[in-house]
Amino acid sequence: MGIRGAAGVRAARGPAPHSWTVSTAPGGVPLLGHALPLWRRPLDFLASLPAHGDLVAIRLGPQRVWLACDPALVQQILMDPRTYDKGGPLYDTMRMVLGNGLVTCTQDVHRRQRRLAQPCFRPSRIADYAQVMSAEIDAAVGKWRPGQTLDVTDAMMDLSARVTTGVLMSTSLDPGLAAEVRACLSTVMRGVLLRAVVPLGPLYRLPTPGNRRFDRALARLHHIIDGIIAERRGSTARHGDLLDTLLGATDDAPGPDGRAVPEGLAQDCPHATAAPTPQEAPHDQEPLTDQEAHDQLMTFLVAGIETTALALAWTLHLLAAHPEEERRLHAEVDSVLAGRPPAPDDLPRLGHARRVVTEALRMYPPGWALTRVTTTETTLAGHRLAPGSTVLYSAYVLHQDPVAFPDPQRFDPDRWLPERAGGVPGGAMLPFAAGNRKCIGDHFAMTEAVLVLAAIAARWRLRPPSPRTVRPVPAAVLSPGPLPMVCASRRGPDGPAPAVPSEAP
Ligand code: HEM
Repeated sequence: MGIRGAAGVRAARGPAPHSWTVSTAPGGVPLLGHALPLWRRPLDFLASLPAHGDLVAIRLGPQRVWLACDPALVQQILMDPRTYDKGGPLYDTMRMVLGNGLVTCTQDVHRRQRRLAQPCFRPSRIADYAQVMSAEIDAAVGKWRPGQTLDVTDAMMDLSARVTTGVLMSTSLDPGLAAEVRACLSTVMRGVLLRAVVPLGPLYRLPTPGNRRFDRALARLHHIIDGIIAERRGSTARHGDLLDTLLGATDDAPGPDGRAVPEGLAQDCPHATAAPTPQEAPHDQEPLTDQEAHDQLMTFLVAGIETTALALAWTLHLLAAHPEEERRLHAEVDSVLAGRPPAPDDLPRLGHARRVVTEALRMYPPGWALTRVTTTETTLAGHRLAPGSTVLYSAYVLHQDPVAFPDPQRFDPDRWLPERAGGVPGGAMLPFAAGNRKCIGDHFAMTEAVLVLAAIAARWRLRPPSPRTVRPVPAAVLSPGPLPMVCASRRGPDGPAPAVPSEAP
């Protein structure tokens, strides 16, 4: 049974906590358990599981991983980060390779890290970054030529890398160094995934060409970041970028307990104002060390570039497949921009563009499956979990629930019109997660994505050269794989001129 059936099962059971069902996924085989379907077709396999219960055990060899299928259980996990902490092979590998930054750190040091990083993501700072974003986007999209075939996935990776490095480190990266950072990051990100999925331990220390390439790229990245931090520490010049804010981060917004409450935490998470643990308290007023700044910068590069790029690649794929939605986007963009590149001030009037990106994030959330590990004995869906149990949730699976999202396979940006979005149950839409580990870069990402989409829509119509089926490739992030598309200009002879400027809706 597919997801459609799953919702039927859930609706029939009703929401009362005593009616939770806990089961084991069907089809396991001796020794391997469910490893084969999970490896070969993870999305279909996970999407089939809500039909079997609210909490479903998946066997991977001798181990069990628990998939939380019901949004209320996922909320319980995300809102209790002390019981359900970061852990498991992906986080452990990332921590080993990239350092102990915000994405990978465990709960004992998270609060301090988040407090120190949060000023970098204040709305006022994002508004400043949007200026840098607009300039980078205009330069990149302006270089495309009519008739040119682009791999849209690659083009979005390149653009997102330019925007993110520009906002993070501005003038410290000349174009050559920025290109080197992008190339190193791509090698490192592929290597991290390989090491998490195929944990061969010491074999990764052998001097094979692949291992040497990975080691060189990682060492170079660390060296470049160290150099930039050292240069900033030794200078009094201000660049107005994220690194300036990070190095000068201070706690200046006291919360109800007299301690600063990071933006985005208080509304989401009951633990946001919890008393500090003894490990957290003594360090709270100290600024970031160079090592911490280094780890944070690496984290923002790794967490920010690929996720936003793939969200945009999916958006462009969906628009090419839905010309009516594309026409509506063009109408909005022509009306708001009248042929000029988008600027940060245009954002409030690009509501449809934002809904298009949001709907792409629903259908293809880059962070499609995330894990937590229990730190203590606990109960989930009435089932006892021992300390060290791995729980998994999939935004991809949640976002396909037909109860929360009628006709879930349909690309329907109007779901996010205010009058309809209010009907989406809490916890059903989680592209940026929730609770105190919610994405710190959500506004950053949405600002970037809407500016990129508007800049492209103002000038270009993108179409695949021939019809083909695009299937999601579930790696660390959910990718459409290569997306060749031909650029047709919307200005000049092969496309309509922008509409006469009019009042935006
Ligand atoms: C569309 C783009 C993005 C998506 C879909 C996305 C998604 C997510 C998700 C699902 C998480 C939770 C991860 C977990 O629980 O392990 C997360 C965390 C995080 N993201 Fe993003 N992200 C995006 C863009 C960005 C950007 C642009 C940045 C920074 C420049 C960023 C920085 C982070 C950081 C630092 C965390 C860890 C937060 C914490 O634990 O306190 N993300 N993101």
